[in-house]
Amino acid sequence: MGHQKKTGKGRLDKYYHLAKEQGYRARSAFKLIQLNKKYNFLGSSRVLIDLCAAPGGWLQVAQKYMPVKSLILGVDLVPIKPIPGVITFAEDILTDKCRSRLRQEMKTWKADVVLHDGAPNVGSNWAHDAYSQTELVLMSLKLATDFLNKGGTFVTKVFRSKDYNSMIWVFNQLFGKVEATKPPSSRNVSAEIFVVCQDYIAPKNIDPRFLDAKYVFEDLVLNKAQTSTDIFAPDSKKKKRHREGYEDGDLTLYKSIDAMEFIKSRDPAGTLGGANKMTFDTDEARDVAKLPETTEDILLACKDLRVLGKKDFRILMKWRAGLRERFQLEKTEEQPKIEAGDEDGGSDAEGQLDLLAKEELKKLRKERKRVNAKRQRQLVKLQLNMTTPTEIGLEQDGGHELFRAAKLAERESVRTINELRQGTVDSINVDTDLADDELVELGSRPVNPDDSDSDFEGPDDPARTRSGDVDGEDDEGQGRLRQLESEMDELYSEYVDHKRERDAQYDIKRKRAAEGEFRGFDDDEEQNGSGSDGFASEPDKGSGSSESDSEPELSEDEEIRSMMREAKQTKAAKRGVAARKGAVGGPAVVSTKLGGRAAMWFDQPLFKGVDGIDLDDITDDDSDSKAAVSKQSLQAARGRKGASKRKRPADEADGMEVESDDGFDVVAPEDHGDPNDVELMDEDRQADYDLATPEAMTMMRDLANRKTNKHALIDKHFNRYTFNDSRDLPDWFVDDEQQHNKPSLPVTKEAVRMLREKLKALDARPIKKVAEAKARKKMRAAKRVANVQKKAESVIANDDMTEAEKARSIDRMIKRATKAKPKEKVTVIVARNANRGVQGRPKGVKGRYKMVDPRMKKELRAKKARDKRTKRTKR
Ligand SMILES: C[S@@+](CC[C@H](N)C(=O)[O-])C[C@H]1O[C@@H](n2cnc3c(N)ncnc32)[C@H](O)[C@@H]1O
Repeated sequence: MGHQKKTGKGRLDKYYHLAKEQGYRARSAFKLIQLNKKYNFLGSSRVLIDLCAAPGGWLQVAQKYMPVKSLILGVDLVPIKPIPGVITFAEDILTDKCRSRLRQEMKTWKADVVLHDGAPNVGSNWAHDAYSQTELVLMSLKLATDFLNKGGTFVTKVFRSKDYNSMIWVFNQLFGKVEATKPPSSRNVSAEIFVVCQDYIAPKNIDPRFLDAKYVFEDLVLNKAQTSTDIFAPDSKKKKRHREGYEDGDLTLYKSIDAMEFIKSRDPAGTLGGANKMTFDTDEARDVAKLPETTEDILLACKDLRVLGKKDFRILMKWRAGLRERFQLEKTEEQPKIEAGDEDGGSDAEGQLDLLAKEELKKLRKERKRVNAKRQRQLVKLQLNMTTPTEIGLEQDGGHELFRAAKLAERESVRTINELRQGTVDSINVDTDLADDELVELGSRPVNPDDSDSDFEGPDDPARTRSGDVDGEDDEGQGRLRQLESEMDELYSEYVDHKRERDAQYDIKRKRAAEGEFRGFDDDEEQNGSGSDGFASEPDKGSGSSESDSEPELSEDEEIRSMMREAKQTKAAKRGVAARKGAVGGPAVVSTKLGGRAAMWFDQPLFKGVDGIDLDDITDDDSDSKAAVSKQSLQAARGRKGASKRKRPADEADGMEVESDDGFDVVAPEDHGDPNDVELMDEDRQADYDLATPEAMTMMRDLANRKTNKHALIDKHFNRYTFNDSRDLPDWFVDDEQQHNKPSLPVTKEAVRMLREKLKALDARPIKKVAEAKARKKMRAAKRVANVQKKAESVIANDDMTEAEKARSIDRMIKRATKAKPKEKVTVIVARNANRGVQGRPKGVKGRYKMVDPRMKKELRAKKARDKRTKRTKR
C-alpha cells in the first residue's frame, strides 16, 4: 500500500478517527461496512477471499459481520498482522503462486464473496498507475471466476478511467447484477468507486478475451508504451490532457486552476472543462480579481466550473478575451513571430521597428484606458438614473467595445508591422504619422456640429473614429461578432464534451439542476440532502394512530406530548413566578403585614373575595380567638356528622381540652389565650380543621367580619347541651340524641353559597382512582420516552450507520413508542365444572384472565356480617 502521509488537509477525517476509536486498522474498513449495509453480502456468506487485504481493515469487518467459523482468507503483497479467525499470507495476486496458494487454502470450498481493494503503489506517472490498477482489477476478477460460487459476490475498487465502461461491460457478462457505488466514507476527491457484482453466473466456459487486458484495455496498453518514453523526456512533448481522468502527477479528480492559467491558456475551453474551480490566489490573479471587469457574476461562476451554463461560459470567455487584451497577451504571443519575420529585414530598421511597435502599443493602451473610463462613467450615470441605456448606446455598443478595441489594436498593429516588414525607414515615418493621425482622430477629434443629431457626441465616440468608414466598419464589426459568437458556441460545446467525459452522470445532473432539484455533485451534499429528507422532515406525529383513536381519554402519544407541554409550561411558570417574586419582593402581599401564622390563616381561599376584612387590622393578638373559632368550627362540622368523640374522664381531670357531646370544645382557661394553639396542631390535624359545614362557615364569617368575638362566641355556646353526660347511656340512645337533640346554629345564605362553591370545585377534581390511573399512564409514557431516548442515543453513537439510516431508525422507534396499544382483554373464567379448583392457567385460555368463584361474593358478604355480629357481642 502506498504510504501516504496523513498530514494533508482532510486526510485525518472523521473516518480516520472513527477507525482509530473502533480498533480498525484502516479507515477503509468503513467503506466495506457501508457497502455491506447497502448490499448485505457478508451476513449470509461463509467463505470470503480478500485480495489486496493489508493492513487488514476489510478482514476485520468481514470477521465481525460474517457468521462465526466462516473461512476468511486475506492476501497481500505485504504481510498482514494476524487477525483471529482469519488466514492471511503474503503473495502477489498477479502470480500463479498466489492462485495455487489460494487453492490450497480453499481445498474443495468455493467462495461466497471475493473482495478486491487493491491499489498499486501510486507513483508520479498516472497512466502507469491506472494500468496497474486495471490490471489488478482484471486479475482479481480472474481469481474471482476461479473461486466464486454460483450466485456469489465480487466487490472491487476501480478508478474512473476511460476503461471504466469496458470493465463494467465485462462484469456484466459474468454477473447478474452489477452496480457501481461510492460509499460515503470514500473521499470525494478520490477517483475511486466500488463496483459490486452480485449473482455470479458461473459460466462453464469464459471467453478468455473477457479477462485479457490486451483485449479489454487495448488503448491503455498503447498509452503505456507512450508514457514509457515520456519518462525519459518528460518535457519533450506537449503535455497531453488525459481524458481518462487524471493529469500526470495529479491523482485527484478535484482540480482548481488559477485565473491566470485560464487567461493565459491557449485552450480556454479545455482548461475550464478540466477544472472544478478557478481561484485568484497568485498575486497576478488577485490584481485581476480587483479589476472592474471581474464582476460578481464572474467570481461566482469561478467557484464551481462544473455547473457553468452557456451564459456563464460566455461571460467567462469574454472576460478572458478582455483581460488578454488588457495584458497584451495576444501581442506578446505574436511578438516572436514578428521578431522572426524581422530577421529578414535590415538590422538598422530593427531598433526603430521595436521603438515604433512600443509607441504604438503605448498609444493603444492609452486609448483603451480612455474608452474604458468613458464606459465606466456611463454606467455610473445609468445607475444614478441620469441616463438610459439607449442614450449611451450600451446595447449597441457597450458589450462589444472591448472587442472593438481589441480588433482595432490588432488591425492597426498588424497593418503597421506588415508595412514595416516591406518598407523603408521613410515609409515607417509616413506610416507612423498615419497611425498618429488616426490615433489623434480616436482620442481628440473635436465635436463635429454636423453630427449633432447623433446619439454619440464628442471625441469619445468610438463610432466616429473614422468618419468615412463607419458603415463599412459596422458591417465588419457585425461579421466579426458573429464569428466570435460561433467560435464561442464551438468552445462551449467543447467544454461540455469535456465535462461529459469527466463525469458519466453529467447529463443527469444538469437535468436535475434545470429542474431545480439539483443536489450537488458531491456525496457530501447528497448526504446533506438525504439528511434533510430524513431527520429534518420530522415524522408527522400528529397523524399517528392517536388521531384515529376514538377514546375520549388522552391516547398515549398525546400523553407524551402533553407531558412535554406540561414540562415546558411548568418551566415557564417557574420562570414567571421567579420573575414575579423578583418584582414584588415576596411570595404573598399579606405576609408582609401579618405574622406567619396569621398570614397562613388569612391565606385560606375562604377569605378570598370576602369584603370588609381589613387584614391590617387583624393582629396576632386575635390569634387565640382564631384558634378557638377553628376548633369550634371543626366541632360544628363533626357535630353535623354526628361523629362525636368522647374523651376519657381522665383527660378532663387533667384540664385538657374536652370535646363535649354537643359538639363544642370546652377550652381550658389557661389555654384560651395561648396563641400557640394553632401551632400545636400537627399537619394531619390541621387538615381536619376545614370549614366543612354552613354553620362553621357562618361562624367564621361573623368572626372575620367582627360581628362577634371569641368571648361572645364561647358564652353563646354554654347552653343546656354543654354538660350532657352520656357515659352510662346506651349506644342507641346516644346515637339518636346526637341526631336530634343538639343546638341549632345560625346559618347564613352567603355561607351556604360559599360552601357549595367549594364543594363544586372539589367535585370537579378527578376522583382518586382516576387520578391514579392517569398518573400511571403518564408514568408509563415517561418510561417509554426515556427508553426511546436511550435507544436513540445508542443509534446515534452507532458509527456503522449512515445519518439517513439513523434518522429512519429513530423515526421508527418514535412511531412504535407512540403507537397506542390495544387494551388487552381480560377473560373472566368462572371456577366451576372443569375449572373448579384449577391451579394456574386453565386449559385453552390465552392472554389475560381472571378466575372467579361463583360463591365468592356471597361468602364474602356472609363473612362481613359475621364479623360485625361478633364485634357487637364483644362490646
Ligand atoms: C488500499 S490497500 C487495501 C486496504 C485494505 N482493504 C484494508 O482495508 O486494510 C491496497 C493494498 O493493495 C496491495 N497490493 C497492491 N498490489 C498488489 C498485488 N499485486 N498483490 C497483492 N496486493 C497488492 C497493497 O500492498 C495494499 O496493501
